[in-house]
Amino acid sequence: MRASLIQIAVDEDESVTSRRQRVASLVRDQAGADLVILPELWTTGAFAYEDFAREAEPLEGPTYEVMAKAASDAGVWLHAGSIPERDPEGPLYNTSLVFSPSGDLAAAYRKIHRFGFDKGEAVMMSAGRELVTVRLPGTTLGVATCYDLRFPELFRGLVDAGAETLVVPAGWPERRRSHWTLLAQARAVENQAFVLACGTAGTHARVPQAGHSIVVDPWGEVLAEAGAEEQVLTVDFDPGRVATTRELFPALKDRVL
Ligand SMILES: NC(=O)CCC(=O)C(=O)O
Repeated sequence: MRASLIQIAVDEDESVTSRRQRVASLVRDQAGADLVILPELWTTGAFAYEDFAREAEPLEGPTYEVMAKAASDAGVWLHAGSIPERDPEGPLYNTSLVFSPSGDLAAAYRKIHRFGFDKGEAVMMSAGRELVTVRLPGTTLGVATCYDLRFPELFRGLVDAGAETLVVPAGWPERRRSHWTLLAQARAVENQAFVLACGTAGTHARVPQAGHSIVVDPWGEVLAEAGAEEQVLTVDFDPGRVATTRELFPALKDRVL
């Protein structure tokens, strides 16, 4: 299976509309991959809290339309990262969209753990409640978003629901980059699953982004890692390694709680 993680630079000198078109073109360039992954809140930037309400869109809004078409043009499964979604009843959610190669919406995931403690996303967005998995030919994706990476119980829930490839779009800041890498490897090792974690580059709201998107195998080895700048990280991996790792080192079977 070939995955391309598009580590988008989210800077304030580019409008949301231009970035949407530019990213659609990058997705189309990935024709031939099986799965393409974008980061969290790449239209606004994950730390541009003041822009969330202004740029919020309905689920089937402009980003949905452009990304559905990009997925079908490229013929790829597309985890289109997340958007600030405005629910018809008013609240905002940090919502990830997954499209099939025909451009149909396969899943939407509303981020469960919101970042910011008593400010920012934690007060501006509502919390999702449901775990989401997506069946692809050859593997089952479990989806989580950025700060979710700090909550192992969410990932265990995804594994219990059949996930073998854990996909984590993020807007992770440079100042906590060591946590990003460590947590991605920890989630892979403890769940004996692939972790494909796609971050942003650039600087928005005065927060330099870590980049360093990373792909980790079920043994915790790093298969590929990006640098700090905008980059497409392409990796070939064998989803069958999840079953063999779980069979040869059956730690998941020893769970007590
Ligand atoms: N957008 C986020 O969820 C940021 C998370 C973060 O900065 C951290 O967990 O550290």
